[in-house]
Amino acid sequence: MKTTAHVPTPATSPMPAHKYRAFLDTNPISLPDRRWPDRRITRAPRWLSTDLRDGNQALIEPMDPARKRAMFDLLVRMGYKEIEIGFPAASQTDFDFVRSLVETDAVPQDVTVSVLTQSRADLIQRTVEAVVGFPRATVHLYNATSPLFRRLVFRADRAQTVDLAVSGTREVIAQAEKILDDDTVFGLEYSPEIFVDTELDFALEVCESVMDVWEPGEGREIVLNLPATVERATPNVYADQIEWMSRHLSHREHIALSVHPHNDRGTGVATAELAVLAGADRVEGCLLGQGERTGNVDLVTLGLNLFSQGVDPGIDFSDIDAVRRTVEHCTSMPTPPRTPYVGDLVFTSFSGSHQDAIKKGFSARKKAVAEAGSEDDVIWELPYLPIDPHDVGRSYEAVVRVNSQSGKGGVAYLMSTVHHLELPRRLQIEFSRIVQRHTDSFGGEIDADKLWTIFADEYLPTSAAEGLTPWGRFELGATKVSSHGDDEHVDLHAILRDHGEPVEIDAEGSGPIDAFVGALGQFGVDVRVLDYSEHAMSQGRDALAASYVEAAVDGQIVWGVGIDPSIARATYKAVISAVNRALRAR
Ligand SMILES: CC(=O)SCCNC(=O)CCNC(=O)[C@H](O)C(C)(C)COP(=O)(O)OP(=O)(O)OC[C@H]1O[C@@H](n2cnc3c(N)ncnc32)[C@H](O)[C@@H]1OP(=O)(O)O
Ligand SMILES: CC(C)C(=O)C(=O)O
Repeated sequence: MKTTAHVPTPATSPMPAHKYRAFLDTNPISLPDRRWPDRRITRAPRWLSTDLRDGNQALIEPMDPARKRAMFDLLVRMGYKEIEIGFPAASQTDFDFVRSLVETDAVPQDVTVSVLTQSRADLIQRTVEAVVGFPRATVHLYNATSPLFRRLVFRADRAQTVDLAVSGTREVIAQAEKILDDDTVFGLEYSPEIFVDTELDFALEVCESVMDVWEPGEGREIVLNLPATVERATPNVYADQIEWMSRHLSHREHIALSVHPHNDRGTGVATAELAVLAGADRVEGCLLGQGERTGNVDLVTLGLNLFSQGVDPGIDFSDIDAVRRTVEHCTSMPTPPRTPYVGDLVFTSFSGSHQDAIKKGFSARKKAVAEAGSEDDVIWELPYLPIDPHDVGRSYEAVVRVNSQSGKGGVAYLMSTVHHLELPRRLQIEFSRIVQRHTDSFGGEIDADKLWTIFADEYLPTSAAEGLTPWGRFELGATKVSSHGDDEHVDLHAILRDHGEPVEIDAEGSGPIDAFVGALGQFGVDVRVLDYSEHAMSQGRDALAASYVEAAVDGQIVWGVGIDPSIARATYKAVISAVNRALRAR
């Protein structure tokens, strides 16, 4: 054989790439001594859920008050301590919902609610009115600061843009002083919207100007939120921007440096994680990545990514399906099956080598847990499963699913976990070929019920699964074994049905199996048992035993399986199963 390295010529496409510019050409950043790449995340950042604001403003059908309340209660139950509950100046409905939370005492003392407003005096007054009576409330003020927005939307220069932020901050303080009493712990969050596209020195200038008015200090934090309003570059670029800001901001110890990634490039999670490495103290996002366009960063993925590294996310994800159900109910958005940690398929392996590794992983874990005495004392190390599905309330049932890509490991796993049969290795190989023939012929998935039907049809009496047509020459009737009294020989009396006709047999042997196999010689069938194993299928009085026999039947090697409350009868059945299969194969 001749091998040549084939180097494809660089591809060109009809895509109008010349229409676009590299982000770094217009927004350069130089941070050669960046420190974030060498850091590790060892504790969770502060989280803010904006499901009720950024998440809600992006829905085809925004949440009605009942759905908003269901979402709010879910967020509180999960443990979120900072929740953006809306844009109360947007409409009477939004305002009323915010009021309903305080009027029904729905907000725990340790939860800070926040409300968003543009930097417009009329909106700010209405916004502050909305938070009267809350135990802890933050007004979140924003204005866009990037050159494009300055030019296009606001027709404002840098100084006018700073003025908008500063006047808004003054208005927030004035209204809070006028309207709120001392029962409300009041805070300010400021966002230079479109931060990623804003010149860094200007973003810094705007934030410093806002801080000059707010005067952060001991017990007077400011949240400075630097949004990736539209994700426009690789996550490392955002990390550089965040580290640069973190290094240059004054009053750093009194700032909660916050990030608010969106997911336009599909890298919202990476963007948030690198930003935390770069110094962000706080992350804003939505459950399951709801939000404008491709969504806000997904708080579930972020939290469970930390969890998978042994870091407590500070959020309860132990019933992930309940979280998903509520989010789907509130947003009317489906959850794609591949959504990290939550989708239907994310803990499922279809392919053979994955299933084999998972099956071996579970066996090793079972042993390690038995030795250690508790699940919690054994580090999770399961191939292809970054976290234990049980930790998020999922069962192991869907971990392995069988289709044409599956091998013996997956088939054996389902037979063991669902049907309590520990198939010997060579039987696994034989049976998985039978399953493969089914998937080749009919396609699709073989679920555990279907697998049982195939297994029963192949190895067990047809009564073991519904809807099967009986087949096989022999069937076992009553059996009786008596001892010779010398412990070395037994007498077997059995009734077999041969082609449906009852036949009595009497045989002697060194043990029941030997006697039974010898008796089959009377029917002209030569059987030699090559391998044999058995196990109890369940415990208790009605426990069943499973027997597996590998036999040479007239020279042909086949497996047989028997299930019966008596181990001896399970074994006779296994021999008959092997014989019937061998005769059918002829
Ligand atoms: C990135 C984000 O997600 S930011 C949050 C965005 N969310 C929302 O907008 C949802 C809620 N908003 C609304 O319902 C409406 O915008 C309202 C009710 C608040 C205001 O409505 P309107 O008064 O009709 O104004 P409209 O929405 O058209 O806003 C545009 C005006 O606000 C100005 N504006 C926009 N953002 C800001 C801001 N942050 N600060 C000050 N002014 C702003 C615009 O320049 C524009 O001014 P112009 O009319 O002089 O050109
Ligand atoms: C208001 C800000 C934080 C925002 O939602 C964004 O920039 O995406």
